[in-house]
Amino acid sequence: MALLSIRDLSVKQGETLALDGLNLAINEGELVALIGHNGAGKSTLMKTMMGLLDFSKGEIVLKNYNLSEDPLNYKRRVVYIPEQPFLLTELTVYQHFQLYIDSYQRDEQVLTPVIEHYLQQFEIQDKRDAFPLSLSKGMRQKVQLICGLLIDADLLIIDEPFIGLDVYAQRTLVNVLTDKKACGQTILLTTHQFDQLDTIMDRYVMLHEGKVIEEGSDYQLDALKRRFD
Ligand SMILES: Nc1ncnc2c1ncn2[C@@H]1O[C@H](COP(=O)(O)OP(=O)(O)OP(=O)(O)O)[C@@H](O)[C@H]1O
Repeated sequence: MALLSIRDLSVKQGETLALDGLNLAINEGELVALIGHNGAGKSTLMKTMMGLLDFSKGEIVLKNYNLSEDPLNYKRRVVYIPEQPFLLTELTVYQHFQLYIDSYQRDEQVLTPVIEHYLQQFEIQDKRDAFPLSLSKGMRQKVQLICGLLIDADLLIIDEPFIGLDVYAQRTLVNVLTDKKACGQTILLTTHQFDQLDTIMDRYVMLHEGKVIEEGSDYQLDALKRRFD
């Protein structure tokens, strides 16, 4: 049985039918890249999976938890890292980590060394007491990433993880995702940067006008890259 099943999902964004009867299944431990041209429906799908957008038709089920029927149990098993960092001006970097840990009911003591590890890895160890307004765009992106990476949820969803990161941070993130995958983490991400995915992706799913139009393995990635060039 798939870890996540999405069946016949339709979502409107304003007057646009952004998702149109979409079906998708993701197995435990898979890293799936959601791809497609601008406006294909990738972000809409991710936001809907997090319960941030209503859907008019279909269902989303993670394990046995149906998003519509049991949103609390569903949502505490999913972590979403948005493309645009969403940080609170009144909280320091470290307080964001504490807020995340608290909201997912994890143990801060257990995660303290993990926070330190990520602060070092992403080279923002001197920013722990800084407020978001004093951070660069890339630094804010790193803070948002660390918040999500701290939580070992059943499903990690990342919207455009590489945008805004320098090459070192991009490489660090690929290493972190590789480690997480080796530990059995299931990951769904969107990207336009296929080169980053060569070593970590199991499968791509291509959206077009709110539908899945193609799926393939990492072996087919080269042909795909040529089509997108
Ligand atoms: N807030 C909104 N109001 C109205 N229409 C929207 C809104 N957000 C998205 N849409 C429309 O929904 C469709 C899907 O957009 P979505 O942002 O999901 O695409 P995407 O695949 O994530 O694109 P990109 O690669 O540019 O991020 C598009 O036709 C878009 O114009």
